[in-house]
Amino acid sequence: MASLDDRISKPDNGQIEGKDIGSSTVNAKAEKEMSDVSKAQTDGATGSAGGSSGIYDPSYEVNVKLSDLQANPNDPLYSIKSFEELGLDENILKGIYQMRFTKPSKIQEKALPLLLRDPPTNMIGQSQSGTGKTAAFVLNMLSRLDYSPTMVNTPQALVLAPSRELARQILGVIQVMGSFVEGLTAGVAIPMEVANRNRDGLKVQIVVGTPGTTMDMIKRRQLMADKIKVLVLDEADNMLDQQGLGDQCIRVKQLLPKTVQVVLFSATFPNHVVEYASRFAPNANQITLKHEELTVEGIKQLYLDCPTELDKFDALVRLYGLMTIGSSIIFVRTRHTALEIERRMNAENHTVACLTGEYLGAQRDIIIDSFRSGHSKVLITTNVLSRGIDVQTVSLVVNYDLPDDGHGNTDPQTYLHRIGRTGRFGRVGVSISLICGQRSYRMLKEISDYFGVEMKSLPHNDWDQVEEIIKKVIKSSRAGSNFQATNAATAGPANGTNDVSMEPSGSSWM
Ligand SMILES: Nc1ncnc2c1ncn2[C@@H]1O[C@H](COP(=O)(O)OP(=O)(O)OP(=O)(O)O)[C@@H](O)[C@H]1O
Repeated sequence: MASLDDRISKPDNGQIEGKDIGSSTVNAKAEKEMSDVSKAQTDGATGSAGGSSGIYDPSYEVNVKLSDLQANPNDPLYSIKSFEELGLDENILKGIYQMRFTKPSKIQEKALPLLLRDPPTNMIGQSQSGTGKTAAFVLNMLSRLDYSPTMVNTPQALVLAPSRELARQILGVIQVMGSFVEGLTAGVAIPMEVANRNRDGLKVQIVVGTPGTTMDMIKRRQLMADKIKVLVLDEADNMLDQQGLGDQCIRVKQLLPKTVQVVLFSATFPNHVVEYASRFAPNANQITLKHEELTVEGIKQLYLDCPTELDKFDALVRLYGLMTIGSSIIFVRTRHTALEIERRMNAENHTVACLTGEYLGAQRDIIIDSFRSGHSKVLITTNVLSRGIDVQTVSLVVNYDLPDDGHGNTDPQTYLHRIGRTGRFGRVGVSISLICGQRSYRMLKEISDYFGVEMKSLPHNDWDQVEEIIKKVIKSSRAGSNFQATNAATAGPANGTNDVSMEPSGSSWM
């Protein structure tokens, strides 16, 4: 059988936007999304079992209480203040309670007072994956809008995100957090959104969009930008770094009032983007982290050394049972590999879903919604979903291919975002990178060195042990010591390549 890499086609950077432009206000579909997000948020917020989808298996309950994590000064979820002390409006606080947030995370506690201060100041904010950056920028927007009746149809805040899935997710958070704010309107500017085709345009107070569609809508005057006072770039390093998206973000910003408050958030701001970000958001307050501080402690990073490419696929087949205990995401480099794995997993009678940039809007929505609801539990995807997607039941992330930057260089940032789809807000999760040959081994070592993180090797020839190790990790508490994976420093790779440095990670923050 030919290896999957023989079939590699065009890399999928996930930023493909359809040509189809439209506009909408909050519609029935968005309202459904809102209730889905609300449910997902509230079901998961306490790490408790429950929910109608059946995926909230009690055995996956978070063993360490969120309150314990939030009381630990070294944890990114730690805060001294309460939400009530952050000066938020009463109706906004009700939205926070609805989401069952009890205490802010560190980024929320630090960023919000700076964001809310008048006159508005720009912000560049960095915090580990899954630590609540969305709420930080959403609460700022909700606090800054003019809700007077004459402004109900006037766009006043704009969020740009790199994928339609993330834009829809952010809209859901806005709708839940703002559900007690009278007169709030919000909508999405994403490709192929049927309701976006209204002649009237998008007449809502908060718009969440992908950069290309948003830019086109502003230019066509389907989206009036003259009263926008807050611009947020979520996953800002990715948005500003990529040639296409970067240009589009700059052009959108040029179409907004000069006084707009620019807010940039991401878990990663690699050096080469920092200066650019500072120009995009001049004189910004900055909350930044060192790259050694970026990994999330609750995510156990494992790797499996596969002697051949074929063994990588066999590993997936063997991991399938573990993947379906919670839900899982398999990341691959190209669309073609994604489709090929889907075909071969189906041939093995394994149910998997596949989402890549080649699918059109409505199809993509169905696939991600099915994954969110727990209807499908294993999702094969490309970097299109590497960032921002928050599905709290994801307990396992598989890097079928390690991420590169498209020019053959290792891409540690994308690795971090990918594994960050698990271990959200204090939960535990496992990432498994499948490596094969010197090159992928070198890539893994670069990633390990970059983050100063411990990665542990799984035995490639004893699947019972692999299963035991992964189950233990998923079920263990973060503070627990029952993590038994073989340390690669002693095990070594199956194909005789050099070992990966396995220094334990530091957990200091800010
Ligand atoms: N203060 C809080 N208390 C409890 N849960 C929270 C709190 N803030 C956020 N959350 C939850 O934490 C999860 C992760 O939040 P969010 O998606 O905003 O993370 P993020 O920092 O943007 O991550 P990423 O870098 O991956 O985009 C969400 O499910 C959110 O509902």
